[in-house]
Amino acid sequence: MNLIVDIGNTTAKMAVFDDGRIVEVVYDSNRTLGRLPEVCRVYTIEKAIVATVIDLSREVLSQLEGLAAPVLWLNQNTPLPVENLYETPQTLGYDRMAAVVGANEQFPGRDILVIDAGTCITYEFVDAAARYHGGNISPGLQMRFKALHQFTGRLPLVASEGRMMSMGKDTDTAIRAGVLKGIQYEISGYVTSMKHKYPELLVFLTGGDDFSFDTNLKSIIFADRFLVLKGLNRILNYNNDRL
Ligand SMILES: Nc1ncnc2c1ncn2[C@@H]1O[C@H](COP(=O)(O)OP(=O)(O)O)[C@@H](O)[C@H]1O
Ligand SMILES: CC(C)(COP(=O)(O)O)[C@@H](O)C(=O)NCCC(=O)O
Ligand SMILES: [K+]
Repeated sequence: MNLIVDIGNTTAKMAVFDDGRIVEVVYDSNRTLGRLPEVCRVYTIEKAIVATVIDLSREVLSQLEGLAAPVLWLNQNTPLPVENLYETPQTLGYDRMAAVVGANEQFPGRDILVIDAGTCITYEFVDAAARYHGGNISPGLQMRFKALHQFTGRLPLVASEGRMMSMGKDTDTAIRAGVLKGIQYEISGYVTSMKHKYPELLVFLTGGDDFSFDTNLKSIIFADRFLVLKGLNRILNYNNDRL
């Protein structure tokens, strides 16, 4: 079985794949990866891939170095099944590339916009010839609530759950609507403008935060919470003979 480790700015995700099929997904702290030994006890891990967008703590490093199976550390030198046209591969967050690789695997030969709503919201474009052109980085849901609180004198830290309306009627609903509608309009804007340019465009939405969309958008958006994990599994298998 394959062990996939995706370490983001908010959470770490671990997945066990058996021949392309997800057997289990575990959410863990990106500072300790404390559940890794339990995963390795339950499953026979033959090889692993690690993708991280943060500098790993000593604890996480020792957890990963303790793995008995060979580990592929995803970086700018790792061969990929998608052409990388990003001009700074050395600074690219490889969670972004993994999401693209996952989307391209499911829909090869298609132009795809991949949206990953996590700590940040990232927008990636991969074309029908499996070329990753790059994309944009935008503040994520919690980051927007925290920023409004942290960089103003009086705004409270508002939770995403709670009374919601399209135009706020009090401070809480004003902030909640500003953040949630802002993200919804941002995503709709990207989809509409990209669809105009690429009429056959497909859209994937992944990441820990999910949003509701109006119906016509919903019909062209594929939601796949495990897109990055699937992409990392594909990259691991793609590099099988290099391990
Ligand atoms: N168990 C969880 N712990 C932390 N955040 C969570 C959890 N479940 C959902 N979320 C939401 O998802 C976001 C983290 O999503 P994720 O895509 O895992 O982030 P990243 O990959 O940036 O670490 C957080 O901003 C939070 O709103
Ligand atoms: C943009 C990101 C912070 C997203 O990470 P996440 O929200 O998944 O924690 C990450 O992909 C990253 O650190 N990128 C480096 C800069 C770049 O991709 O150009
Ligand atoms: K992510």
